[in-house]
Amino acid sequence: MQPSAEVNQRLARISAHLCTEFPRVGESSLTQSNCRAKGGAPGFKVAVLGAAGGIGQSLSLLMKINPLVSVLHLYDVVNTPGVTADISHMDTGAVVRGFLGQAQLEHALTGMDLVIIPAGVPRKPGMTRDDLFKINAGIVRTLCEGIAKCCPHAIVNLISNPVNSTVPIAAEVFKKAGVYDPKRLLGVTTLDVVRANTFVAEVLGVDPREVNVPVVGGHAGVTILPLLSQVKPPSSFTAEEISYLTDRIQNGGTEVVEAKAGAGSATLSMAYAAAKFADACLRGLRGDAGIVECSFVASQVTELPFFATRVRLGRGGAEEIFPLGPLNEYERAGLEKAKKELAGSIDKGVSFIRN
Ligand SMILES: NC(=O)c1ccc[n+]([C@@H]2O[C@H](COP(=O)([O-])OP(=O)(O)OC[C@H]3O[C@@H](n4cnc5c(N)ncnc54)[C@H](O)[C@@H]3O)[C@@H](O)[C@H]2O)c1
Ligand SMILES: O=C(O)C[C@H](O)C(=O)O
Repeated sequence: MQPSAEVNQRLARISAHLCTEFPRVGESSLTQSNCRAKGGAPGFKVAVLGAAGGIGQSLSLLMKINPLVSVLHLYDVVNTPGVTADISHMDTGAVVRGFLGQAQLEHALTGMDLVIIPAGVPRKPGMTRDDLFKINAGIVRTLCEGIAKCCPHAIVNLISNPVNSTVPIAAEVFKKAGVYDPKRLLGVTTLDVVRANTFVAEVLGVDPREVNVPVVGGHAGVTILPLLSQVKPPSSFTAEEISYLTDRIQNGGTEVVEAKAGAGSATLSMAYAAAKFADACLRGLRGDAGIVECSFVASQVTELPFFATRVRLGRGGAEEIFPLGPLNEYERAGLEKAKKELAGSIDKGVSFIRN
């Protein structure tokens, strides 16, 4: 039975109120609402791709309360109507719009300043992040093709694992489309820093907010390289503490995967970390000075084409990439191991698009 014109009008009014872009009853094709960013403070337009997932929902909530965000687009292949309706009731400045399914990807991306990607499958116990490559590589490719077409100048924060391969995949997609700007593609490794700060603070018996640990390399196992010799404030550790901390930081993700026992990987701490990193990117876009975070980016710090180090975020993205600084013997050995594994993961990502 076809719905009455009255029913469709009512749904259109609700849809405009929620600023969502879902099909009306009886409509097979999807229409774009012309909803205005009413009352929204001036700010940046941010899209979350994978917004209905474990990370996506909490991250969307955190972006909704970020005063730098004026428009928030929530995209997923499932469940965005509910998540969007829910988040849109929060009385903060950002106007929220939802987008459901591949047919609405382009609407979700058009005009965005920052695109955050937590789309893809998470690990279960016994899996490595590389085991996710088969599924997540294709998801990241499709989403990045959309970005290349609809918002080629956006800053991209890539969370989907394996980050050591998905960032090279994204770079190749953007190169193929002729829109690659290495400064604008950032792999999110903030959770490694967040964990390192927490675990180091526990050992030192201080507030984690006072600690800053640079974590370089990549985002998987031995490629996660905490530089404990460069902790701020300057601190010294015993050999046992260094070994314990390095192991715990490198295996923090697995610790959560095992504790969740099949129900996924880190979502809440990751949403916090992603929101922290996104906020830093937005402050950089605004032109704030001295915004420095670790990120997995195109880099000449080592012989590898991508590497995570401290970067300075500015209007153009990762505007300056800082060198590793002085490493001790333990860290130099860790760096060699990290580079060996990283090289294979980067090649795998590049070959996925080139071959
Ligand atoms: N970089 C990091 O530090 C870090 C930390 C934690 C998790 N992760 C990774 O983030 C990813 C997501 O984790 P999660 O726990 O949120 O998983 P999840 O399964 O809870 O959510 C993933 C979401 O992605 C959506 N999705 C799947 N295919 C999509 C597509 N083609 N387009 C848009 N959305 C799509 C799903 O519908 C789902 O809602 C995983 O790959 C995980 O390994 C990375
Ligand atoms: O460990 C995982 O699979 C998810 C994420 O990369 C993490 O570090 O928590």
